[in-house]
Amino acid sequence: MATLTLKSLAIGGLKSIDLQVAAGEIVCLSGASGSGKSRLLRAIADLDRHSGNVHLGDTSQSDVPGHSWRGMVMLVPAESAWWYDTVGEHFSEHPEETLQQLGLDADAFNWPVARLSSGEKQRLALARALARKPAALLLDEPTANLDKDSTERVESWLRDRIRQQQLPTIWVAHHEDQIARVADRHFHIVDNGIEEQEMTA
Ligand SMILES: Nc1ncnc2c1ncn2[C@@H]1O[C@H](COP(=O)(O)OP(=O)(O)OP(=O)(O)O)[C@@H](O)[C@H]1O
Repeated sequence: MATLTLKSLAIGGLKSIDLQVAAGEIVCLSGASGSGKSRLLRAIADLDRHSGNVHLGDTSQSDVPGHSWRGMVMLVPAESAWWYDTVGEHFSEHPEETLQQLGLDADAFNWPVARLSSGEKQRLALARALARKPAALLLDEPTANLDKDSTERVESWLRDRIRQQQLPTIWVAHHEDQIARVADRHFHIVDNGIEEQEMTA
């Protein structure tokens, strides 16, 4: 259970971002297309060169090899990468209950990755990320490819896991209604920084 802290983080047009996300807290991040949301998540995940630092509790990003950091501070990008031919090869055990909770066919574990729809891929990428037991989550538009029912199902599944596992979470979202449903706090990218927004009830 640790806080995720961004200290003077700068990448691309974003200058000196300071932010603390508490254990189990969901911070939504919005901003115009191209304003730098995905790049900011990639910097936090130590995938792109940046200045400033990120801490998870007492652990500094700069003291940990990138792959180990990303095992703890897990990015689920808008488009996930798949390395093996079948879905099941990406999991260490069958996530039967998770598949059901996410509205996926129980047999999806045995499917070739090539047959997945974009919405199935997105839900399986979330299942895969949580199965790896991260300590913090970075979600880049995790419901972008989903219909309304699946969106609400995934929101509720994520919220439960984030609370239970006390994961500090940054969730990139475009829609105000989604932000109102899931966020504890909301920041919007303005000029070269982030500005906290009032939460609507
Ligand atoms: N590796 C890179 N080097 C330089 N510029 C980049 C790099 N990756 C992305 N950009 C640029 O940085 C800007 C921000 O990109 P980013 O993908 O973070 O936007 P975004 O806010 O996530 O947008 P969207 O809502 O459309 O997904 C864009 O102008 C993009 O072209």
